[in-house]
Amino acid sequence: MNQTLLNNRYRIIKTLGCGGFGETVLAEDTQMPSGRYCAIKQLKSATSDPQVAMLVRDRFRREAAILEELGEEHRQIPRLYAYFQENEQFYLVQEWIEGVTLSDRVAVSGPLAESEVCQLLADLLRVLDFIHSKRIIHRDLKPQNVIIRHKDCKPVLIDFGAVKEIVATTAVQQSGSGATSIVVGTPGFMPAEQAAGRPVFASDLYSLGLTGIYLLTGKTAPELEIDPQTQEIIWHSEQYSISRYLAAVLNRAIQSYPRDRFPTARAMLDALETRSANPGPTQATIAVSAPPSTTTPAHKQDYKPLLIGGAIAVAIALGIGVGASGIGSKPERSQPKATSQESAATPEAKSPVKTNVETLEPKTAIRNPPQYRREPEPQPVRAIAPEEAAPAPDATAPEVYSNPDSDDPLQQQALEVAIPEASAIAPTPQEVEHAAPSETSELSLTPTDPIDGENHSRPGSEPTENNPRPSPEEAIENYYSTLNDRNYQDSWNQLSPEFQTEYHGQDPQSYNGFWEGVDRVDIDRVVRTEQQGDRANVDVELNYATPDGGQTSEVRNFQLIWDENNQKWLIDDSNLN
Ligand SMILES: Nc1ncnc2c1ncn2[C@@H]1O[C@H](COP(=O)(O)OP(=O)(O)OP(=O)(O)O)[C@@H](O)[C@H]1O
Repeated sequence: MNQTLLNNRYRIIKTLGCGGFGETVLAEDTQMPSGRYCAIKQLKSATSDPQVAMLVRDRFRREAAILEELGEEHRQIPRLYAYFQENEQFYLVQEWIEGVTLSDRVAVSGPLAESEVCQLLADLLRVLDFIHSKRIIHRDLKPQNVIIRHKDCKPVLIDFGAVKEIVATTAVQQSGSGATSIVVGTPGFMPAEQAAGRPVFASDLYSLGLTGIYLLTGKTAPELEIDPQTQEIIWHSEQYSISRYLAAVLNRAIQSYPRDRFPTARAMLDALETRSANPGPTQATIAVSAPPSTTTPAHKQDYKPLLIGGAIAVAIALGIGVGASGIGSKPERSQPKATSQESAATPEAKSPVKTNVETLEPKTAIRNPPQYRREPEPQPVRAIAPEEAAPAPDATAPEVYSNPDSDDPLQQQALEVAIPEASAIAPTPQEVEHAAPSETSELSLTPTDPIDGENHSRPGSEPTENNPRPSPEEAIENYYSTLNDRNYQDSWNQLSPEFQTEYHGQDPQSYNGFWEGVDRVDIDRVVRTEQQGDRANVDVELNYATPDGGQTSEVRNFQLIWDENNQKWLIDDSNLN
């Protein structure tokens, strides 16, 4: 940006920063009486194709509208004053936040006090709660993207990646890489699912958790120790005199699997606030403990197969940035308001993995869907839908659009990586081993056909003389069906004793209490990922409806254990084993 008057209106005062997508400048608005300052972000997009240019413009407008809505409604998000296009470049004119970024603050003053960090985390969780309620995932939360505003010392969240994605998507189309989603994010602050192009709301919680640890320790994830056994990040909170409670909250936020983190920003906030009200360790344990995870940690720089929709999505955690659309369906749909206790104590309430519309694997058709299954409502897509993109052939490798080499992790730019279709990436033998369990199937959810009432054959489920068992899928269906019928005693009896103890202290009342806060649960799909003898594993896509009209989805992984005495499957949490 070298003109002194941008769009014949904005006088450039100085450059604030240069990113992979362009420059950000501080400018004076010459058409406002106050000559107010604004931050103008340039998004470079050079294209000679008029059709592509039109597409980019449309998307840019749409995304600007979303940013406008966010900034209008929340004071800790910069207002969008205007957007324009000039000389084939796009510009966003935003409220200038006078203050200091969290990264600069730590660089100057060193790690922050725990009380201040708690306050900042709580403030940021409220911002995340707000943007998540709009079905938007930030995808690039990190210390450089939070400015502590001078006038009120409040943290302001900047740099929403959605608009950058427009430009990158277009670049991908033009390069013909065949990418299906664009990854936006920053190494060291981004979880693996985001690196796989499948960010969920809890991805922002992961980034916030690592931001919190950075504020307390001055260290980013790559600078922290890794447990050689579990590959989890160890940050020795006692070394920094961090209370066990806050450490537990942060540790849960940075769990590798989204389902092991807090289910929502609100739940994490509840946990933080519970601490202020009840500093006792017992309360702390209840509110924040997550089931031990046996999964590969997010920060581990390798490939990680995820079984989603029967397809292998290869998480590309190459130590480079990530993210995808993150903007999804109906804004009025809200998360269920689970309390931290509920969410921690009840695995069914964990991790509303509402995969954004753009990156969701197409759902495979379910044979004989259960009669109670609700038809999915049409979802207005607020993000840049990949199908809008001109199809490009031959995806072979991730394409890195920006990878500024920097020794300082905090100076690393957000990276944009095009994720090729999963099928185009040959899985390693290790991935195949993980992703191809001994028996993998996606099956009908109903034991009997709703039309003719017959029990149609299904792999592994036919009741024969030698195999009188119901299938694990049927057990899952039956479990949720009894829950929807409010037959809690029956559903309680379908849980393993370990499950009952771990999540409800063997107290059916706690279980009943939780489910009374849920209107109904619909199973969108059950995928059996493994079965060996008396044990089976299933991935279940669930959709919860709450009495206030809210809905949320998640993918749960259950282990089922055959109870020979009672001739039934018992549902267990796979994380307990
Ligand atoms: N609304 C704003 N008010 C004040 N400063 C801002 C604002 N937006 C961005 N900045 C500052 O401008 C600089 C550039 O930030 P910006 O997020 O736009 O780009 P970047 O992070 O360098 O690159 P990229 O967009 O590729 O991630 C940073 O120092 C940031 O703190």
